[in-house]
Amino acid sequence: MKICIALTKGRLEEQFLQYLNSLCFDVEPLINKGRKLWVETGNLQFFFAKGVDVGTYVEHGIADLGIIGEDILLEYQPDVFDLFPLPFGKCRFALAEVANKKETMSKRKIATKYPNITNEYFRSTGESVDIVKLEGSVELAPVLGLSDAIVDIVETGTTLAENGLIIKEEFHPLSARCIANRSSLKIKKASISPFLDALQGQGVLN
Ligand SMILES: Nc1ncnc2c1ncn2[C@@H]1O[C@H](COP(=O)(O)OP(=O)(O)OP(=O)(O)O)[C@@H](O)[C@H]1O
Ligand SMILES: O=P(O)(O)OC[C@H]1O[C@H](OP(=O)(O)OP(=O)(O)O)[C@H](O)[C@@H]1O
Repeated sequence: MKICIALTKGRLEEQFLQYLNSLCFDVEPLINKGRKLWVETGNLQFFFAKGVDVGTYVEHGIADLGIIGEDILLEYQPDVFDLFPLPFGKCRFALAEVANKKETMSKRKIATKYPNITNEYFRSTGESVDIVKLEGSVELAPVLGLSDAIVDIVETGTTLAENGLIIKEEFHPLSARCIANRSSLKIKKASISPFLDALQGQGVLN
């Protein structure tokens, strides 16, 4: 039986292919796909989508499995099985602001791509804030005066440092995750299990 796997395009796609390669899986057809968004190799069908859409495709059963950032899972909470972490895409959430920022008594504005996570974080601290949703380059917001601080993912800290921002708080370590459609896991168990075992380093791919 064929297995359909949704991959997050971009950074996670590269890291996932490196990981598959390290498991001796032939990644050539995936690397040489050109602009194609869909590749079939053996009994595996892969397609490439934005992270949030990977969750949607897996939830709706179009893909049996998905490779997705934990940040996206936490923010959008698709109705899928969250199976296990993968050893890449490692980062964490951070609250950051401009270095030497003066304390203010007024309600802070926080810019982020992750309004739900930010909301939850500030609910836990008890501080009431206004959240400004951005789609990327979030580090610009406090520098340009759109917000007082940001909540974003941080890996090396280079982007923050090079834009004059400092970390005030770090929370929730993150990595890429393997997710599955709830019914695929039951109906296609025999086909899916060897692939999942291999991804966890407990078997051989192909
Ligand atoms: N600096 C980083 N270090 C580690 N993992 C990261 C980093 N940035 C992003 N990620 C992970 O990779 C996933 C995809 O990020 P990527 O930057 O490729 O796409 P994106 O943020 O959706 O941007 P785009 O709009 O360009 O597709 C994120 O959801 C996150 O899980
Ligand atoms: O700590 P670092 O190693 O510098 O990595 C963190 C940066 O990586 C991500 O950005 P991305 O490249 O995905 O661009 P984006 O801001 O458009 O999401 C994230 O949003 C940070 O900006």
